[in-house]
Amino acid sequence: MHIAPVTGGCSCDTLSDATEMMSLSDALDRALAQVAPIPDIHTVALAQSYGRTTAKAVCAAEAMPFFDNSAMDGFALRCADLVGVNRLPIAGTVSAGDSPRALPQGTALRIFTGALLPQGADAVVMVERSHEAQGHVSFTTIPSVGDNIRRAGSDQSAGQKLLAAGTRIGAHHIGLLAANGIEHVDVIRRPCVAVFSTGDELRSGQRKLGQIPDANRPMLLALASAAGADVTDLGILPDDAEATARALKNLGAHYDLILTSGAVSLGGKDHIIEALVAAGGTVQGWRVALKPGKPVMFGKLGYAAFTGLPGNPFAVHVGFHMFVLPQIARMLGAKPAPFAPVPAVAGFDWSRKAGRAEVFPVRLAAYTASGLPVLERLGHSVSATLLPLGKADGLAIVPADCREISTGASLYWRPFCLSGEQK
Ligand SMILES: Nc1nc2c(c(=O)[nH]1)N[C@H]1C(S)=C(S)[C@@H](COP(=O)(O)OP(=O)(O)OC[C@H]3O[C@@H](n4cnc5c(N)ncnc54)[C@H](O)[C@@H]3O)O[C@H]1N2
Ligand code: MOO
Repeated sequence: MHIAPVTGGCSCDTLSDATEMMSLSDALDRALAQVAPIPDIHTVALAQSYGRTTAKAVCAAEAMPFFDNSAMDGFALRCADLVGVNRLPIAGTVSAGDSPRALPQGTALRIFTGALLPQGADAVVMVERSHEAQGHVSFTTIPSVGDNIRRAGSDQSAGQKLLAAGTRIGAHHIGLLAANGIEHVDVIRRPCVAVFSTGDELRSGQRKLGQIPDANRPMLLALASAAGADVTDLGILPDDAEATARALKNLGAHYDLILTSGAVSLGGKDHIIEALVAAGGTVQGWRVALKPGKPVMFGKLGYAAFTGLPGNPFAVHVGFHMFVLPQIARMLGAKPAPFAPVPAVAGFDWSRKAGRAEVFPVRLAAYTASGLPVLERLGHSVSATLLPLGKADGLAIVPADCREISTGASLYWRPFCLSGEQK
């Protein structure tokens, strides 16, 4: 097998210590080098655009508001008609959606919020500042020209950029485009992501002692789908290099990214690299100074990027957030967001072995007086269990050289709310 040399490392023949592992930033560069922005653009109905990514900037066709309208329920009038009087006859009512006649000289029109301002009116007095009796309205305020009027074009002009290219469309974006009368959006084709698990021990239904359910595949399918990918479940492959190579053979032409978990470490049955190479693929990087997730591998299979995540479920979860989320973002034309961008402080004491950066589940326990999140560390650095994640609000990270964390130390984390909807 051929493995491309890794920055700051050596070949795969001697693998025993941290000097053979990629740094986190090298690993991210390797991961991103395997993918490219997808050039295909689809036009979708706005209602179907949630979670898609804009292919181009979306601009407003018209200025907004579309027309002068009332910001309040009240009375539309001409200020000049109130000189020396504070009472006007009511000439009618204008509701939202009406096309009103012009305001007759020396009168007021009852008007509701959002209604088109009648021609000739130059102010609206709120109903709370008025008194209505016998077909007339008197006012407890002296209005000025422009009061309670939302002028045409005061929110935005025609041509205003509403969304930048590369925006992941959220519910608020859909509302903004709908308000502008936009019914279709050009979006990037979803990256086609295939997911399979490896391992003879993985069984659904009845299990013998020694066998376990497949946790990684459902988790990866959900993570990739939430990240905006079109996912395909390729099932479980056996711990057999030839069978795996046969299964991989033509996959590269059908997917943008292939994700696997397991069989990427050093055990006798860890055959993913061998199978990938036998299927015509290449390995572009292997092993990163990260805990958990050390044996992660980045490669290519035909057109597709191939990311081999380790088997331990928490390592899969971390590897996805560290490397796969940025890969998917890049394919969608978005700038990959930093892994842990939010400052926080530790609400715990912890001594650890230096050498690998470490990611761990955290719970938001409190806030400091200055408003920083105080994080509680969950679990005991065991990558085989997802249990601590069940209570977690996000993932925190410490650098490779960190040996000691004391309560109050500064920390960076990624709340889970950042993972699904990205800007
Ligand atoms: N001698 C060494 N042994 C190991 C090393 C090492 O550097 N030297 N690294 C350890 C680390 S770190 C990890 S992580 C694991 C990763 O190994 P693999 O990627 O080869 O994964 P497997 O051996 O196939 O599985 C590991 C573990 O995870 C369970 N698993 C696998 N797939 C699933 C799944 N879909 N759902 C649930 N659980 C799964 C599997 O049963 C194993 O228990 O290697 C260490 N060993
Ligand atoms: O680092 Mo391994 O990836 O779980 O412990």
